[in-house]
Amino acid sequence: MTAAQAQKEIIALTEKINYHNTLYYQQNRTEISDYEFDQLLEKLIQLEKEYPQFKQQDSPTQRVGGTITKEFETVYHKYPMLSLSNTYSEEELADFDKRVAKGLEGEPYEYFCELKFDGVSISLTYENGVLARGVTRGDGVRGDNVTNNVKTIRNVPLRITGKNIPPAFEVRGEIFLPKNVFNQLNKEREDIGEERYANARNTAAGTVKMQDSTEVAKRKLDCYVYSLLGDTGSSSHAQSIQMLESWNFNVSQTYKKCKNINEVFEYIRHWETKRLELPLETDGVVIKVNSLEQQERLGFTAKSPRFAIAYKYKAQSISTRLNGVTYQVGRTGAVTPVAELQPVFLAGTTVKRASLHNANEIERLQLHIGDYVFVEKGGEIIPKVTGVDHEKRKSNTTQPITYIDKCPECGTKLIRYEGEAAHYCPNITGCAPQIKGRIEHFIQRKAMDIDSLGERTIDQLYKLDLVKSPADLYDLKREDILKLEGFKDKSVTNLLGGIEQSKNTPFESVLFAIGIRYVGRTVAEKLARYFRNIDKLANASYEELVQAPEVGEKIAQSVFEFFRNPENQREIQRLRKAGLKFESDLKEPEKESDILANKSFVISGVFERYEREDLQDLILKNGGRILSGVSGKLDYLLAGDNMGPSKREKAEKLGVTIISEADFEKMLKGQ
Ligand SMILES: NC(=O)c1ccc[n+]([C@@H]2O[C@H](COP(=O)([O-])OP(=O)(O)OC[C@H]3O[C@@H](n4cnc5c(N)ncnc54)[C@H](O)[C@@H]3O)[C@@H](O)[C@H]2O)c1
Ligand SMILES: [Zn+2]
Repeated sequence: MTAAQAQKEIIALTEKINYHNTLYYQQNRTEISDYEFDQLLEKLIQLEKEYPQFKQQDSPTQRVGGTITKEFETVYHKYPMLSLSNTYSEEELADFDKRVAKGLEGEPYEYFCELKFDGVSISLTYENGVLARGVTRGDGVRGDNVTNNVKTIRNVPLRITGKNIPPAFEVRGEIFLPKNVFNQLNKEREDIGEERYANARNTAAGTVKMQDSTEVAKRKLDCYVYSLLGDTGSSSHAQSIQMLESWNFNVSQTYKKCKNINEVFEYIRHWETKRLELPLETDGVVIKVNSLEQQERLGFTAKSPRFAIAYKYKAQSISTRLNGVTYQVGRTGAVTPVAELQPVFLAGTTVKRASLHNANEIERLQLHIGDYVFVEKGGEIIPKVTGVDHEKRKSNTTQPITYIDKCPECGTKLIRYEGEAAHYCPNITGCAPQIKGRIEHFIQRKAMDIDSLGERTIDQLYKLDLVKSPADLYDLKREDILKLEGFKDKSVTNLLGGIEQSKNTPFESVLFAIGIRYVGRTVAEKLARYFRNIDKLANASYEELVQAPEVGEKIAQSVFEFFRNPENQREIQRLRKAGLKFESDLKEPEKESDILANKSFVISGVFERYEREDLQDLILKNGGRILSGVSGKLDYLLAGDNMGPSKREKAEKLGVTIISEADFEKMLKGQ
């Protein structure tokens, strides 16, 4: 390589890596795998070493990849939050060990191994035993103050008690979404017709930076801590971990002190597949020199400590034959292609099927039936196809995949909505999985909660032509149910009782149950509270809908369309006749005054004396209106603690008056 070529390459790599960093840290998205990313970075590191004169000002090798945002207050870290140098090979790990030995000039040392938890790092500052601040890593020097969001994480102690607690100290840890929580979240999203989230790490990162902490609380984030900083009297990392445990911090019980690098290798091999059984995603092992005094002597580079390194596991991949593609139709009519594979053993289990997501993905991979494909088990439960083993393709035995154009269940021609990757079967009322899916959605715990009905019973009711829509459930007779396999007098009574009982379900649950696209449980509650009964909601114009608290354009459009569909209108009529609740039990806030008439509000942040919902009620009771976002039409932005600076900026720019909780109280009193 000539110098000129090297320069060109360095510039190109810098640009490329910075691009992927921005995607990863700002938008929580990825276009390439971590492995590919790390390879690019490694190449740049090597080139910069050889040609330091071409190193760019904004070189990603010199700094931590993240940034701060404008949505939160910026906080400077007391101790910088650095990255970790990483490797995928045991040889390089052995080199690391040699560097450590050399740096410590032959004196004995030990390692401490932990798993590398794949989430977002957080710095927790405790003052007098009380959690004072939770700050993201940001650019390593400064981060976002996300304390209110951190406080919703149950495993993060808000106050610690015990002996010898230092007056101030900092704890570092990783916030993550446990696998089961992540899967549940995706199930709920699929249920209401939202796209699945791609991976748990990105979702956790997005959640930590949400503006509304009540929403964060619902996401059930978790946190493991792995580092203690400050004047704690500890002399080794192991001792720090012990202290953290004694103060009831959540420490993963997967660590191990290792006497030498060979024990480290053993640890790495031990966890290679075992880690897949853990409740969260991990992507490697972090190896730290145990003695804090030795850590200090080894010191830091601009970007990472010299006393620690991350050994990353390559995602486990295997090649197997693609026997065919089948297609699944979901409740919302969305079609998902599934790869049917020659069964193969991979990382602890036999893999027979893998998700192919959608037609674009099949095209991107250029898949043929009969191909040998690489299957990978990443963090997700469902394995994925990552590519074709082109060397094994024989043109006479493989054939290109033609994506289906008709529904595999009912034969209706599939459609594609603009901007969406999935194909849909539009036959809402005549397509079996859609019908059964709607009933399953209807009876679930968070909806009508009819637990005497299950998937199998629904299937039978459907096949016997007894139930084709939720309203049919309320017409079921004893003699109908007796036709079902395994149903005797007692179980029939049970089932009928459960259906009868469901008539007491409150309006917000009914609203969720009827299955309006994008209306999840939380949105249903908001709508029920704001519109109070189904008629007001059904007759609301699009403009009125977007004005409802926290209803955006997508939801407003979907609700509007739902109620204009004659089929849906008929179904609601029938459910209403059956005696379901279509009116909120919550007392309508009694009109108190007109003091806020013609005034519009947006509520943002956290308040000292009121919950947000109380404030909403107060505004409505006194004749005011609530808008969903800051715009030129808005009169007042009611701002609590931790409102993002960007909202404030926008309001200021548009000339919206910003008021505090106290100002608002004065306003109510007419002062
Ligand atoms: N695919 C992409 O486009 C893309 C883009 C940017 C970054 N990335 C990935 O992110 C990595 C770079 O991210 P990084 O700089 O945050 O480094 P890193 O995530 O590889 O390592 C540092 C982080 O590890 C975490 N960690 C987890 N368990 C730990 C433990 N037990 N002890 C100490 N720390 C622990 C901490 O949060 C720490 O901040 C890259 O290696 C790459 O894999 C991927
Ligand atoms: Zn269909």
